[in-house]
Amino acid sequence: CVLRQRQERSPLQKLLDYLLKGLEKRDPQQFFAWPVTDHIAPGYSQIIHQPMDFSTMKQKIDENQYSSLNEYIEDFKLMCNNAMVYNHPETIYYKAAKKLLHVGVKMMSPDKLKPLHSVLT
Ligand SMILES: COc1ccc(OC)c(-c2cc(C(C)=O)n3cccnc23)c1
Repeated sequence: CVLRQRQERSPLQKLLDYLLKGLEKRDPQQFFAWPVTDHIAPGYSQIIHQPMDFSTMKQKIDENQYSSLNEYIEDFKLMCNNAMVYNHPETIYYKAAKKLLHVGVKMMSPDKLKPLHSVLT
């Protein structure tokens, strides 16, 4: 068998890995760690047509599917927005998503990332 060369991680992949770890820490109950199933959330797949979760984002990083930080941020916002569409505002999931979204957007704001500018260009 041909040994799978360990693929070289690009600077962007390393940055996205680093940011993902920071975001996952803000989800201690792991509500966003795995895809939401219809089993735990009745009717989910009929309401949410573009599901997203941290494990899928991790896979996309490893498969080099993100060509920019903005594409990655879009998936993060999609994940949080899905939870705020499916769940009612008084649920723990809606509240967790709202909080995570604010923390994440702040964490990945331009001024926060400026010091890493060399990696992004
Ligand atoms: C109660 O423990 C868990 C464990 C994993 C979950 O999603 C991966 C969820 C979960 C995560 C969500 C979301 C993110 O909408 N959700 C919605 C309704 C019912 N459960 C969930 C809950």
